[in-house]
Amino acid sequence: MVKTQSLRPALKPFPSISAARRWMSVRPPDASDNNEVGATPSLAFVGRKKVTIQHLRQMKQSETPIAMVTAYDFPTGRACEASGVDITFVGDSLAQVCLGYDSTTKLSLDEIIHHARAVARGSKNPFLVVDMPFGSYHVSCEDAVRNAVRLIQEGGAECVKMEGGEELAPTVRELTRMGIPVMAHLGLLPQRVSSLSGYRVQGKDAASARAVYNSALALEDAGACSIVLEAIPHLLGTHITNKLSVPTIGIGAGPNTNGQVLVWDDLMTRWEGRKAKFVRRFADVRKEETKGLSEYVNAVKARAFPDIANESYEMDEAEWRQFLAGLD
Ligand SMILES: Nc1nc(=O)c2c([nH]1)NC[C@@H]1CN(c3ccc(C(=O)N[C@@H](CCC(=O)O)C(=O)O)cc3)CN21
Ligand SMILES: CC(C)C(=O)C(=O)O
Ligand SMILES: [Mg+2]
Repeated sequence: MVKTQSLRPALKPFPSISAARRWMSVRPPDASDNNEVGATPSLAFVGRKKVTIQHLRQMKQSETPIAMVTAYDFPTGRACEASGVDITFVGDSLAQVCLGYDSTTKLSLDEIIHHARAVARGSKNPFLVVDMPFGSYHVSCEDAVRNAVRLIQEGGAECVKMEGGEELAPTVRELTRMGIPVMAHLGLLPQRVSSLSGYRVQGKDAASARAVYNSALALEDAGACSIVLEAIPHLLGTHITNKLSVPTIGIGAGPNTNGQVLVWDDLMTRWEGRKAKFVRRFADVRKEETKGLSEYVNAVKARAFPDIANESYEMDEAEWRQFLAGLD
């Protein structure tokens, strides 16, 4: 008899990644694993119970930290699934770290949908959040709803995220009213890099801290299911977290937010740009890639790859003679 999900309490975190993997390996795939956007049946497996907004709220209540990370393609989506990530997030940082634009404001809705679809195929059980790109929620509420619907229908999003304060409350309220979950994003707003005169820590003085706090209250009131707090003092991150009933996810907001989010390429060391203070590098992928790639190039140049014995195909000798005889 194989173990089923019910043997595991819904929200207890796995004590280790290996425990999570052991759990995964005993749960058989089921039909629901394959009904998502462009499913890949041959790769069907999932880690654990589907993460929902309700789970995220319970995690806040039980003080279970929420792990969120960006993903931009199918393999990173799969990795999120496999490592027990709670929220897989297709961020518009895609623009910079994946597509080579110099600002997230250059990213189009079509571009992020293309990537979100790929992530959704790989990441089934984590909650899937997709950033609304610059311009896709600025014109009107109607436009924001239309574009959020595209992220859900075409991109596989379960929740959309948008940058801004109280001025977004009517939009958040309308999306929420239509059953579209919204994650808000306060503090450093990369889509407003020009008006902020750069990527700067926000809420450092009493007045701007109060503005961030008031926006958090207004957005929760408007229905936001969670709020990302980026690059603000940790005292402010803690205060907002304590005052809100929805989970806060921090990136440079200190250790007391309900969860943390990092950009994949930052935590893996793939991004060559400036390292923000809030980034911790948990792996050095670039070092491995550089090493592997230069070894490959050297091996090709030295005719050391491929070898005949193990990396090439044989042909029956008689067939080969027949082939030669058949030539003119
Ligand atoms: N790779 C990457 N990681 C990110 O976190 C990220 C992106 N790209 N692109 C979109 C935005 C831009 N972000 C950034 C980029 C730089 C800093 C940064 O260097 N911050 C300074 C603050 C300096 C100050 O306020 O004085 C730092 O030292 O942390 C912060 C956020 C966050 N987002
Ligand atoms: C930095 C995170 C929160 C983000 O919005 C992104 O990666 O786009
Ligand atoms: Mg973003």
